Amino acid sequence: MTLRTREVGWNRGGRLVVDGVTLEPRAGETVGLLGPNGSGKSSLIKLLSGTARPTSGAVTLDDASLAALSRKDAARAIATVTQHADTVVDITVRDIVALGRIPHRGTFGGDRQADTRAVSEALARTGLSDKADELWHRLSGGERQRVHIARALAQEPRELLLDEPTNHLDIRYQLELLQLVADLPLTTVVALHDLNLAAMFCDSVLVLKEGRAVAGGAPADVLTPELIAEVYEVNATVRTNPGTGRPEIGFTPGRVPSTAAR
Ligand SMILES: Nc1ncnc2c1ncn2[C@@H]1O[C@H](COP(=O)(O)OP(=O)(O)OP(=O)(O)O)[C@@H](O)[C@H]1O
Repeated sequence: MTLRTREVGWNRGGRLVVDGVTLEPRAGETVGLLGPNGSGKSSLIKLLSGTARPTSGAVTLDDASLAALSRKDAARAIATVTQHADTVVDITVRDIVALGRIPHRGTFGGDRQADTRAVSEALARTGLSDKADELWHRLSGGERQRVHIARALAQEPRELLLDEPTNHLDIRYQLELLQLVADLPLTTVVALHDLNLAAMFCDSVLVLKEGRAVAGGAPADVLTPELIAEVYEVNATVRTNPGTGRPEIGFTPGRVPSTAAR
């Protein structure tokens, strides 16, 4: 059992930006959320994280409505890294990562040793142990992105929601970060623009178009040239990468109108 949506919809500013989406990840799997700009990926992540309430359908955690959980209980189970996460200046990396421990604090503080251990582990997993005492505003964009991931890991959640976590990362860190995410024993939903990264690291993908789920399943089954043409209106070729056994997508210039527009 895990975090799920059933026929979930969100009317945002008078428009249905998420329209009847069902997402049922298996425990521990990494699900890629794909789709063009404005297709509803971030909106669906907001619904899954509980920061927004659906106007129809349900978001559930272990079959109970997410809306019925306290903020603290939800925060113990679900960690989110959003696209525009930013933080005040003059604070160290370690202090930011320690913010992930807040949901674990009780009225009389919490387990200090567990906090220290969780923060150290999160820093090590994201390759930031050497940067722990540096100031946030001195970090590069990519390092900041990793600090946000470390904060989410320090939270020790069961469910991890990531909105474009590879933004600002160079190719080495893109690969390392998604490998790290794929190896975590957490159920992860990750919004991605890069179809090759999704194909390489996700157990399954859900493709959104105009708020609706148009395809879902294993990357090799879903990421076909036809689907990519239909959803992104581009020419793609797909082959199997001999090294990974995963689909590898190439593109040729020129736009393909979707069948809906033809
Ligand atoms: N604050 C808002 N109020 C009303 N509508 C919004 C708001 N933010 C986004 N939208 C609309 O919701 C729709 C879905 O946006 P969303 O950000 O979820 O898509 P996305 O797939 O994450 O896009 P991108 O890939 O560009 O990040 C878009 O049409 C967008 O214009």
